[in-house]
Amino acid sequence: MHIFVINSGSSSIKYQLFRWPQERPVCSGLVERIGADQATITHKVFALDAPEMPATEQRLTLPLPNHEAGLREVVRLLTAAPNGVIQDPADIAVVGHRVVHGGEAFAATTLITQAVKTEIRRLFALAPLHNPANLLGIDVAEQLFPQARQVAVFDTAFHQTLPEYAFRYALPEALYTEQRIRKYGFHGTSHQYVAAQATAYLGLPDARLITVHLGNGCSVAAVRGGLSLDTSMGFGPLAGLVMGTRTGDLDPSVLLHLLGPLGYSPEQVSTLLNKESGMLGLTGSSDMRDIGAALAAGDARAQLAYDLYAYRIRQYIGAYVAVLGGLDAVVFTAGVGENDALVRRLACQDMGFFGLELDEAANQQRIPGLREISLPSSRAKILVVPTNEELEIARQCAQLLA
Ligand SMILES: Nc1ncnc2c1ncn2[C@@H]1O[C@H](COP(=O)(O)OP(=O)(O)O)[C@@H](O)[C@H]1O
Ligand SMILES: CC(=O)OP(=O)(O)O
Ligand SMILES: [Mg+2]
Repeated sequence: MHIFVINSGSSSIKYQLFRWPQERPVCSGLVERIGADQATITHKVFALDAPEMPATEQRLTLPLPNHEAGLREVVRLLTAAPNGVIQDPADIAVVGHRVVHGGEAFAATTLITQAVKTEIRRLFALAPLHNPANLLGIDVAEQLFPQARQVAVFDTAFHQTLPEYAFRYALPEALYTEQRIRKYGFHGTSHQYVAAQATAYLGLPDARLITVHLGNGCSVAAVRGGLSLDTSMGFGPLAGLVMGTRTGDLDPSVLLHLLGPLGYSPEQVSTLLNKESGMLGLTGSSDMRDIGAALAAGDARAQLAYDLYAYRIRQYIGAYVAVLGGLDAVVFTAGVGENDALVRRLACQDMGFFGLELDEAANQQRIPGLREISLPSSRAKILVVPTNEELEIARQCAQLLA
């Protein structure tokens, strides 16, 4: 059978089609810059006997006003000659959706029903960049694949193992018991996947890992024996690390000052913190490739932004060594974590105290797949592990339906 996985982001859609139970990627792709003048679709098709490297890659540039237009174009690519991979959308038995916020209602992968969609909608306010796009992806997929079973895999689910003293805030109890205000944590599918890869690589079932997911959104998790013990994002995906457009940790007094003396509305504060801050607010761009280029050209704002971004990562590594009571490896993953050697160098700087020693030559190499970038003398390893949220989502769909 075929499982199709959709990871709808705020302005992008990642997708992957798998042949199951072989776990074979049939095709994968990325729709970027949805809503901009010209969107792009990169569509890769894999050969049956060589799933490591795409056999063909197509790149399309076209206007895509919204997610629906994007997904319709993807379905056209799936079936269109000469590189079509399925005869008919009905060949897809299961569609797995990444859903960012599952609240406390969803601690596990869930078959999507009307009631599940209502709950995902109820959580819009807590993940305004994500849940609306995720629900849109579900609505469009229900239309395009009416015979398929639709399954939700929640970013929050992996972090449901946090102990209560880690997930509770020091607020009056009723705000937790009645309003469910607590830390949820996000990027769980990615943290779970790379932690499993690293644990297998190290051959340590009880490995103490700090997984550092650096994409547009960024988060750190403390993982021991495959269980999440703490993570840097909280009630919504705003807390913790500095991100592309989000602040990360911020003293709540700043919010009070914005809402009070400075006269911001709640909507303006939300836009400020979610969409106008982070690396974008510091430098004018949210894309690390642009900021890296500006830094190379001697831009002082880019230097400060890199320093601030890496400093926050170092603070969390220190904190999570304490949470784990030691450290076997730090794992870098996602767009920035897998590709930006300077971020990794700055994040691992002066960490000898924690037994972390970076091998700068290995750090600079661009090799696909899991790789070790620490020196042989390093007590804890530093790993780069490419994430594959789509494969993890497909596995969880298959487990649910088995
Ligand atoms: N070669 C690269 N060097 C530095 N940063 C990169 C590189 N490739 C991608 N990135 C960065 O990765 C980020 C996006 O990561 P990704 O994991 O795809 O995010 P998301 O899934 O949240 O959309 C962007 O900030 C982008 O600049
Ligand atoms: C939860 C989150 O921040 O996701 P993303 O990194 O895809 O924006
Ligand atoms: Mg991502």
